[in-house]
Amino acid sequence: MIYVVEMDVRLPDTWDEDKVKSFMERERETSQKWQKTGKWKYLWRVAGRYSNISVLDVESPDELHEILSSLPLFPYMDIKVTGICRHPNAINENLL
Ligand SMILES: O=C(O)CC1=CCC(=O)O1
Repeated sequence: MIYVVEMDVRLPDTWDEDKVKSFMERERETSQKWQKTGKWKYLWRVAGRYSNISVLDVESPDELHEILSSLPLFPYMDIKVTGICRHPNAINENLL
């Protein structure tokens, strides 16, 4: 199952520089771990916003939730999930 996931990051104003840095490092480690499994296919920054658009190919909604909720920033993101499937008129089958 393929999901497009948009994550809008909302860091608390009260966090100091060290705390932000620590979260960002752990976020990178965790998301790169999942990207290396091949399940997290794309990770793109949304231009001009502290947001990303990701594409994940997972077995189930439970697995998607496992991945997203493992991110250190999970409690600090608004996350929108959209399940997608092939369009019958698409001519390119090789994007993923
Ligand atoms: O978009 C961000 O910076 C938050 C994030 C999610 C996965 C990741 O590596 O960073």
